[in-house]
Amino acid sequence: MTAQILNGTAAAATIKAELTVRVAALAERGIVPGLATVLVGADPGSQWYVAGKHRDCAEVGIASIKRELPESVTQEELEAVLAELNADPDCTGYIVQLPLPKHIDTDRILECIDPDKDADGLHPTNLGRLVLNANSEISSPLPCTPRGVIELVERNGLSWAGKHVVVVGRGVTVGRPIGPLLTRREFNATVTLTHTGTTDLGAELRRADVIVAAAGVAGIVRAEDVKPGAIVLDVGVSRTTDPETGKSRVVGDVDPSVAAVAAWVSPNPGGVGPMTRALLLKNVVEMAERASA
Ligand SMILES: Nc1nc2c(c(=O)[nH]1)N[C@@H](CN(C=O)c1ccc(C(=O)N[C@@H](CCC(=O)O)C(=O)O)cc1)CN2
Repeated sequence: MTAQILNGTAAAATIKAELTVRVAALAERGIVPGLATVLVGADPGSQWYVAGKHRDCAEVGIASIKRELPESVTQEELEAVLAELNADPDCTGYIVQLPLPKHIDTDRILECIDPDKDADGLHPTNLGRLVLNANSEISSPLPCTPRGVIELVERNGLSWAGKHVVVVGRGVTVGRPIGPLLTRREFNATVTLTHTGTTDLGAELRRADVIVAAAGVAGIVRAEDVKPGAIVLDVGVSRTTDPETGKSRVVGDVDPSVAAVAAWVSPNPGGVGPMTRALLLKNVVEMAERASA
């Protein structure tokens, strides 16, 4: 058996086409959504992700604003930039690219974002709304990667209802928020959150109908720990240098041998990454629609 592919590049293209129509409808009412990005430092990965966000905005008709700050920026200087964006009417939503340099207090930065402009859904108010809102439809921005994981599965005709989902990784962008989201009544999954400190990770994984691997540990999900027929989503990103070419490449959390056991796998690259980008755009469009309702 070889697993079927959860193709994030294709699903993201469909979402962008849908959003282009919604952005055009807003434009007819004189509303242009505007996404700002705040990039600190010169990490090549972060630069690449941010450049992709601006390309995506242009593709669907969202305006975009770039704020780039040196690695040496102080907490106060960075907070002042966020205050400017909070007050800027052309910026309807923004993100602060993570990770931030070690001398910056990331939690405090996330708290400085106006919750109504929080395109990543990572402000404590929006994470709180995610926890509180167990019954109703989406009414506040949600973290992009968990949303991307959910849509990738659903757009392939699969359902979350009744599934036992084992999440690996406890980071703020994926592992921590995905449980409260998937246990909403509309998805009805049962979720176990594991991490690198879990005593017997293999035993937890073998009970999973769906694995969401977001630990950032290359190959942490091995074929022998996957139930035959499971759905496996690879969110983890580690970089390795190819010894032959000397080029850097992305390695996921899921060992390639898992494809022989699972029913569905998301590739990495080409799976959840493009969905993260597409769902950021969806958050921006939804925020503009809500603000103008
Ligand atoms: N403020 C945020 N920071 C970070 C987030 C986030 O959601 N908000 N997530 C990641 C980075 N990220 C978006 O910001 C992101 C990561 C990966 C991809 C992607 O499309 N990856 C490609 C492969 C790219 C490669 O080869 O390097 C893929 O999976 O096909 C998009 C966005 C951390 N920071």
